[in-house]
Amino acid sequence: MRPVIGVISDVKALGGHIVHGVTEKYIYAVARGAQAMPVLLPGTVSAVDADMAPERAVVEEILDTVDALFLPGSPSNVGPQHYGDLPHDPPLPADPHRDDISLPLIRAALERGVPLFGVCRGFQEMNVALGGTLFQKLYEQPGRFDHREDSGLDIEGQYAPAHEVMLAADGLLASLAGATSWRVNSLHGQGVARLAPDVVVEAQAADGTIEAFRVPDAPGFNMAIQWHPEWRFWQDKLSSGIFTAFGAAARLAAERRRGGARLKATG
Ligand SMILES: N[C@@H](CCC(=O)NCCCC(=O)O)C(=O)O
Repeated sequence: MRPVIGVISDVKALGGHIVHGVTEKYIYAVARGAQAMPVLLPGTVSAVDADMAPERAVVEEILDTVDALFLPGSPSNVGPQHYGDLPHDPPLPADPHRDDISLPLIRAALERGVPLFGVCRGFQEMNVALGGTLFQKLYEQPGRFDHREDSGLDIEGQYAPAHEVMLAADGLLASLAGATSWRVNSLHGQGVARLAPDVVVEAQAADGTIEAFRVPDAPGFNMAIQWHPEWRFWQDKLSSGIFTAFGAAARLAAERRRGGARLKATG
């Protein structure tokens, strides 16, 4: 049986309705790259979750249901109030219903040792959930590259490798890549300003932008990556290695959970 990986949904308006959803490339990478069963997790639904509070109860319910958690990228941004800032540009897209579930979920997953993997917005959420801050417009920071995609290119061009990252020599990514540098794609307007405490950098761009980190003291697999390894993951050794490692951690967690459940049932 495949492990169950919960995938956090975006919450957005579509055709006059509110929709909770995930872009298919992430579902595909979880199913094929991590060899797991993706289960989409909704953001908060005000009318339902108001009755469910406290928020911790919802989060614990989710973690009782899944073997691992995946936080996909999204055009929306983490609400700046979560890192003590005001919105510099209110029209930038937000998704408070995703923030409300993902931020407490990240902290609880790390505490419980539930394998956790965040990409792009998910990477930024992990930094904020753990006490870090973001630049709301990284491209306006002196000395930083513009890490946004070229919107004049077709989708293949937008997700093509855009710059190099240096991988920490003793890190997990370097061991998966078998190298200490890698070319990665880049599609983000925001970026880490202050890195959360107690995390270790796994990858950094030449302009100093943090591109990947992990929480070394958390009991389970965890990884936060600013670029998009889900994109054509099967064509890239590092991308496929990351999803394989995440899937292996989810499988181990599933065996422990189901073994524990069997023991409880027979004991
Ligand atoms: N809005 C944030 C997050 C960037 C991000 O997750 N982009 C993904 C876009 C679409 C996708 O591939 O899922 C930022 O701009 O920094």
